[in-house]
Amino acid sequence: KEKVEITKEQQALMKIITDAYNRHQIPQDVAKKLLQDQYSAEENFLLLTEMATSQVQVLVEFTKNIPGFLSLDREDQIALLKGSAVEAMFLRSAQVFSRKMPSGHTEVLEERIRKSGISEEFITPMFNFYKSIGELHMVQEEQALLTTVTILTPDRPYVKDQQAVERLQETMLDVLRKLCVLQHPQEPQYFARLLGRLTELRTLSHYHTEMLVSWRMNDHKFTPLLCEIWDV
Ligand SMILES: O=C(NC1CCCCC1)[C@H]([C@@H]1CCCCO1)n1c(-c2ccc(Cl)cc2)nc2cc(F)c(Cl)cc21
Repeated sequence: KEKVEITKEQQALMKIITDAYNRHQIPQDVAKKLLQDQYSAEENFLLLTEMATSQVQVLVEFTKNIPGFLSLDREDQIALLKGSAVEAMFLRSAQVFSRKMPSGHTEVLEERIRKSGISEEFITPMFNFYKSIGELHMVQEEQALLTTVTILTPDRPYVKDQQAVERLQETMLDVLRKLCVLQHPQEPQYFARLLGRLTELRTLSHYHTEMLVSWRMNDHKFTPLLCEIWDV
């Protein structure tokens, strides 16, 4: 049985990424807001667009801390951000939803989101994804690395130097693989399960435009940044 060992460099890389990931979280806690009050579909939509807008800004700051990201071609940096923003938003939403909460809170949160204005047809796939992320009980380093791996997806539209992105992604995947083996020794398949969630994430993200335009209200308003990032 080969001894898995995280090198000093990989340890340093993981610390940089995890610290940046924890530093760059959206300011106010959307879960707390949703647990406090019930909102109308319009208020929920506004809350989502505000949260998503600030999360994109936070994502840009986070990527600046990914070693090697700023050395990529600048247009490729934009292509990677644009290509991963929706997935990063759903991944973050799943992580927020899966956080340990006082008993009963998760049920209230789920109910509020079910009734927030999202069309029925998207509720099940969305919560299936959130629950499958929750079942993984990821440590924060795994969450940070998984988001980083998602951002560094070489086959996003308009990426010119895919090899450069692939090299960076492989560096992160190697650390994540070792971390999974060390964190979940009883589950040799854990790393594979984790990557399988990225496939589920990509599928869910295909629905996001429909999810937004079918929000149960008229006149959906988006911020200029979201118009840039979302196909709306
Ligand atoms: O604001 C949200 N998520 C932010 C986005 C930036 C990162 C932090 C989390 C939304 C909420 C949904 C209800 C109405 C208010 O917005 N949201 C979504 C969601 C996201 C996209 C679509 Cl199209 C539909 C729903 N899933 C969530 C899971 C959760 F646990 C919580 Cl607390 C909120 C969640």
